Order: sequence, then C-alpha cells, then structure tokens
Amino acid sequence: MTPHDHLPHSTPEFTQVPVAYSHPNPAPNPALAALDLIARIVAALELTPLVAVCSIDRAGRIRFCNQACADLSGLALDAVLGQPLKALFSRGDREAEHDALVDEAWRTGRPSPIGDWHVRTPGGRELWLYSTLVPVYHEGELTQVFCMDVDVTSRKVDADALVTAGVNFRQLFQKSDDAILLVRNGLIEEANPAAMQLFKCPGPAVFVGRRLADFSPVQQPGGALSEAAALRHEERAHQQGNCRYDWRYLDCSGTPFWAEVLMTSVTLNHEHLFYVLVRDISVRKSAERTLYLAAQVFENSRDAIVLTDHERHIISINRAYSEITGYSSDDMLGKPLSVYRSGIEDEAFFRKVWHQIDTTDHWQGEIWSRRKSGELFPALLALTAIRDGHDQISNYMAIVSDITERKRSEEQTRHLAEHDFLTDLPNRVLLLDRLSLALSTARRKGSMLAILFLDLDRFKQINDTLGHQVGDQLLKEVAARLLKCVRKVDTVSRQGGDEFVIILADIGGIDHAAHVAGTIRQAICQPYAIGEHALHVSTSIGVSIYPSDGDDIDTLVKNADIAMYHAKQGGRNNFQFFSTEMNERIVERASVEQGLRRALAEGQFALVFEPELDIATGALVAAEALIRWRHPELGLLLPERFIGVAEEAGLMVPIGNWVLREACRQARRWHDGGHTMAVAVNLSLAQFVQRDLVDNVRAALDDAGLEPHWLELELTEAIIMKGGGTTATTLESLRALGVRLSLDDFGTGWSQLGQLKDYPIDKLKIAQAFMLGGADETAIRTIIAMARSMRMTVIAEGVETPGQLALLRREGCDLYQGLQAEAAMRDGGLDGVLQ
Ligand SMILES: Nc1nc2c(ncn2[C@@H]2O[C@H](COP(=O)(O)OP(=O)(O)OP(=O)(O)O)[C@@H](O)[C@H]2O)c(=O)[nH]1
Repeated sequence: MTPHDHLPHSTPEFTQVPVAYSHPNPAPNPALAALDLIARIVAALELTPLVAVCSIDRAGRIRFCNQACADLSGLALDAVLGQPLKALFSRGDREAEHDALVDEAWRTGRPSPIGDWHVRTPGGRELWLYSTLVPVYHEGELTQVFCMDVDVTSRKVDADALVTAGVNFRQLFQKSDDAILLVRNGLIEEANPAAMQLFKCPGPAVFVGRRLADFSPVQQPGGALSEAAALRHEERAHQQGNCRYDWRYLDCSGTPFWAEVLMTSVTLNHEHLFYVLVRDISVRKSAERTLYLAAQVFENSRDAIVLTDHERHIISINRAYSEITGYSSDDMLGKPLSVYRSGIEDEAFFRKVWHQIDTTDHWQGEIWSRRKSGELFPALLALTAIRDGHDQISNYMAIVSDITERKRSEEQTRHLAEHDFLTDLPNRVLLLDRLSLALSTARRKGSMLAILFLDLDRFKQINDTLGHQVGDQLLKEVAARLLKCVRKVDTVSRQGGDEFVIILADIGGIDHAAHVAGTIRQAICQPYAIGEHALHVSTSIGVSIYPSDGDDIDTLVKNADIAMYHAKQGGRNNFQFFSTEMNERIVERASVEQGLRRALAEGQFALVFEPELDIATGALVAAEALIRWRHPELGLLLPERFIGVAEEAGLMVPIGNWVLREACRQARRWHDGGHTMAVAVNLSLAQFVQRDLVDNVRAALDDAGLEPHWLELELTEAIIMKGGGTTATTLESLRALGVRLSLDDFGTGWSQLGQLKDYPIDKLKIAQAFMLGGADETAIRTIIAMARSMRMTVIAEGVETPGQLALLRREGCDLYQGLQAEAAMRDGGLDGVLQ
C-alpha cells in the first residue's frame, strides 16, 4: 500500500501543498519540483521502517498509516484506517495534552514541537515515541495532520540507566568510606569527603590541581623515591587496567599514615584518568608490625620458647630452644610436650601444674630439664595458655630459661653467707639452722644429741707472738682436724675467733659425746707444723646434751659455753659436761679407761677357766678362758664392769691379744702337766675385724709352743654378721691356720642354717638362755639335730641341774659347761687342774 491508495485525491492534489516546514502560502509556481519532492518523501516515509507515519482528517480519523506505524502499534493496517489516533497509542494521563497539540496543529497550521511521549499500544507494550504533528495543506486548505513517530524506547531506557548509574556512582563517590580521588593528566580533579577526612584536609580545594606525590613523603619506607615509585604504579595501572599497592602518605598536617591504594585506569573521551581508591591500613600495618615484632621476639629471645596447639602438641620452637636443649625443630614438631620431660619430676607434679594452668592460665616454677645429650639442667619454666577470640584455649606457650648459672651463683652466695671465710666451716647462721633440724629430728625420734663448745687455749699468745697469719693457718688446721674427728652427719662450725661449736647428731649416749670430746682434745693437742714453726695448742671443751641440758637451741648452746668455761677453769685442755651428774659418770669412765691402760701395762688382768666336759665320758676336753681384772683398789672385777669402757677406748684389741697369748701359754702348761685339752678363747668384734688377727693368733700359738688345733676361737653370731664381706675369708684363714672355730651363744641371733653351712665352724655352743628357767627341750633338740647334720660338735653352757644334764645326754649333746661341770670336776678330784 502506498499513500496514494489512501489519499482521496490523485497525487496532483499535493502540487500546491507545502509539506512540513514549508510556509502555508508558498509562491505560486515552482510547483512541479516540489511535487516531485513530496512524492519522493512520501514514498520514503511509506517505506521507512524507522519512522511510523499516519495521518488524520478533521474528524480525527486515521486516513493514512504506513507499515512501520502499524507494526509499532501491533495492529493490522486494515484495522487502523478510520480509527481515532488514540487507537494506535494511548498516552495515559497525557492524552489531553496530545489532543491539545493536535487541535493546535489544525488551528495554527504549524507543526507541533518535537517531544518524547510515553505510550501504550493496544497490545499493552510500553513505548517511548519521539513524535511530531505536521499539518498538510491541499490546495491551500489544511486537510490532514501527519503524525510522525520514531521509536526511541531502547535509547530512552539506556539513557535512564545511564542517569541512574551516574546518580549511583555519585552517591558511591560521596558516601564511600574509602577515599576516592579522580586524577586527570596527573592532577587531582576531584576528591570525595572520605578523602578529606583521611588526609585531614579542610576542603576539596586542597586537592584539586595537585599531584598525588604532593601527599607523599620524599621516600617510601623501603627507600624508594615516592615520585618515581608513583610513576611506576601509574604505568602499571595504565598497562594492566589497575594496580594495587601499599603506600605511605602524608596527611595535610604532615603526619604519615599507611594506605592500600587501588589505582584504576579509565579512558574517557580519549583521555586517561585514574580513579584512585585509598584505604587507611594503619591498623593492619600496625598489626603486621606487631606480628613481625612478636615473631622477632620469639625467634631472637634468649629464652627457649615452645608453642603447642591446644592438645599440647609442639607446633613451633625458637632458635634459643635449639641452642639450649640441642633439639631441632625436626626432633620436636608434632610431638607431645610431655615427651621432653626430664623424668625428675613425677606425674603428680605435672598434674598439679596443668591443674593450675587450667584454672589460672599460667604456671611458673623451677624444674629439671634435660638436654638432647641427656644432661640435666635447672630451668625456670613459665607455661601460659593462649586463648582465641572465643575465649577457648588455642595454644600453650612454654618459656624455658636455663638457670644453671643463676643457681650456681645463688649457691655461691648462699655458701658465702653460711660459711666462715677462713676455714670454710659452717658459720653461726648455718649452725643454728642445722641445730634446729637436728633438734626436731631428735625430738621426733626421742634420741639424744650433743653440743660441743670448743675454745683454743691461749690462742692469743700465738697471735701475739707469731702474728695473725700464723694464727689463721693454725685455725685452718684445727678446723681440718675437727672434721676428721666426727661423722658426716655431725656439724663442725666456727663461731669466730678461736671458738668452734660441734653438733653430734643422734648419739647413742653421753659416752659417745665424751668419746668424741676426748678424741678431739687429743687430736688438737698433736703438734702443728706451720711454716717453720712447730706449734702446740690445746682446747677446752664444754658439752651439753639434749634433752637433759635443755631443749632449745639457745639453752643448749649457752650451757655448752658454760661447761667450756668450767673446762677453762679446770685448767684447760680438758672437757666438761654441763650437768654434774654426767660429769661424774664421765670422770668415772675416764678413770676406768686410765685404769685399764695401767692394768695392761702392769699385768693386772687374769684368766679363769671354765671346764668343758664330755657328756658321755665325763672327760675334761677343754676349758674356756674368761678374763678378770684384779683392780688394786676394787678387787677382782668381772668383765661387765670394764669391757664397755675398753670397747669405747679402743682397748679390746690389746686386751684380747693378751688373753690369746695367756690362754695359749696356759694350755701349754696343762699339756706339759699331762692334761692335754683345748683352750677356748672369746674373740671380740674389734679383734675379728683387725687385719692382723691371723698373725696375732699365730704369734700367740708360736709364743706358747701350742699346736693350733688345741686353740678354739669362740665367735658370736653378731660378730660373724658384723664382720661384713671379709667374714668368710677371715674364718677360712683361721681354719687354714689349724685352729678350731666355735659359734658362741647359738640360737639367740641370726641362726640361719643355710648361711651357717657356708662357714667352717666346728662347734656350736647352745646359748645359756635355753637352759635358764628349765630347759627349752624343743629348741635344744632342734639345735643338736642341726649340728649333727652339719657334723659339728655341740656344747651346752650354763648347765646348772642334773635334770638339764640328763636332757642333754638324752638328746645326744656332746659337751657341757656350767655348775654341773664344775661339780663333776670337784667330784672327780680334777678341780685343781684349772686353777
Ligand atoms: N689469727 C686470728 N685470730 C683471731 C681471729 N679472730 C679472733 N682472733 C683472735 O683470737 C684470740 C682469742 O683469744 P681468747 O679466746 O679470748 O683468749 P685465749 O688467748 O685463747 O685464751 P683462753 O681462751 O682464755 O684460753 C684473740 O686474740 C683474737 O684477736 C682470726 O680470724 N684469726
């Protein structure tokens, strides 16, 4: 269809008609050309898909419509013609406005202004039309109004989107928390409010026209020049589209701050712009710095540090840990912390430690640690629980300080504080400490202890005549001698000057204290060689005893001091007990000791013999030698009166040797008188453990000219037990010598059959205890049976009644001793033999 089909007249109708934009009264004749032009325009309109064209008549009915117009309205061409204009497109609330324009066009004959119209097609599509109304004259008369619409819907939508985007972007720019700067040709063109805030600038004018480099220090922290570095970043942003980097800026007050920069290159109208987003990262940088510092502290700490996870598995160790312990990360990572315990502290200790950490997040204390080499070292351990943001334990940190040196110097300091500088003996401080300990032990155990207070006699003279240095040397030597006189458990201290105090812990009795005091007195009296001087000095000693002389430290020390004063009064070079009663006992003991020495020298000892008879035959087979002391004033003394003192005074060996020699000589005399029998001699422990025991025995036999098998040595079970490791060899040596060995007092002590078999014992003497108060038949029977099985001779001592003798005979005992034996001797007229 062409416009001609719808026009009521032929095309010449248009010849005088000015078309759009032409004047309503044109000049009468250039006509044909114009007609041709219009025809071509109409044809073009007819055909164009871009412009929707329709015309209406005075009645408002559509007279012409091109295909594009029908398409745009969504109606068929046929359905359009004769319809009102609004049948094509309804204009909503602007319908009246459009009608007014149409009226205007008819009235004025002028085209309406071009405008955008939002319309709705009959099918419901929403469109934007770029529209105008053009009145068309026919032969000078206005006959039609052409409506020309271009569909601009898509352009309109794009334009809206652009506006929206622009608005959004503006808002983003204005409201962003991040500073945003727009840089054109290297100069800042715009800056948002966040930028003002970040750079502490009063207004955008401070930025505009300046370069980013103007807000940077000359150099960045890494040393690069800011200007050059900024250019490099711009170049990269330009090449890659954007570039992200950390940058040190200066704000308007000149204060530096760290920022993360995202520089985006934008091309707009052939110009390069940078859209620069600046975000303050001071907090992150400072956290990074803190982390870096923490890492440095961890790595460079001189203390060994171990980090574990919450299950106490090691996740990191520092260099110092490896240096101190010798363990490497490979050794430790992934292992439980407990693997590296030294083994000194027990499980209960660590249970307490972890319990405290569980409740307080921390534990600190001293422990023993072990290096990889196995070496132990004292360590200060600090264990701390580390909690995460949810307050859950995420890690544990163990800091281990090697305190070997500290301990050593503490030890040294303590030693200095507690010891005398000259002699290195404990000083008064340590003495009081030890005394307090010893006292509480004694109180607990109910035992005794002694305090010896010593003062050298006339020490001042040595100082005055030979000088302090010699005096000092002498004091040192005295200290050394004192140490040799006491046991390890005792304490020797120097109080200052020439005074010493000694604690004798856990003494068996006052004799022990007296004995040590005597030994000390003796030891101090021995001559000293100091330089070219041969010196003599003596000491006065006061002794106090816990509990009898006081039960606290002060009293005991004071009383020992008083006793020492008495010793000085008593002529020096002696010791005194604090209590008179003890003094008397000690004086007596001392006189016994002196007497014993004299007795040895002057031959005041004597032997008596107790017969040993054969039960079966009544024959005298041996005699036991028993010692007596013929005291010049006290008469004949039994051993009970003096053996104890002899033991303490170390006189058992010389006395025992005298007995040995005398007994052998007596046996020789019996043999010479026709009584061939053995002699039995009791050995003391002191003799038994003497190294030259065998030599002494041999000498006694040789001296008397007695064959060894006539000598019987009697030992108690206690002696054999206390003889220690040498018991067996000593017994073997004696046996090898040919003497016979007898076990005295059998059945009261150790009596282990098994052990007895290991020793070369010839004879068992049933202890007198089994005879007392009626014989213990079962015990006697057992002992005899046992001795038989070991082929030993059995003898019973202390046989006092005929009934006991009958029992022994019945049970098969070999020999007997005691009142019954002596009676038999008398009855047989043999009582003179042993006199
Ligand atoms: N060499 C030396 N002498 C000291 C030291 N401390 C004190 N003295 C002297 O030791 C002497 C102690 O003398 P005294 O105990 O008072 O008297 P003494 O001469 O021993 O006479 P008696 O105790 O009465 O027997 C004094 O001369 C002190 O100066 C010391 O560290 N070194």
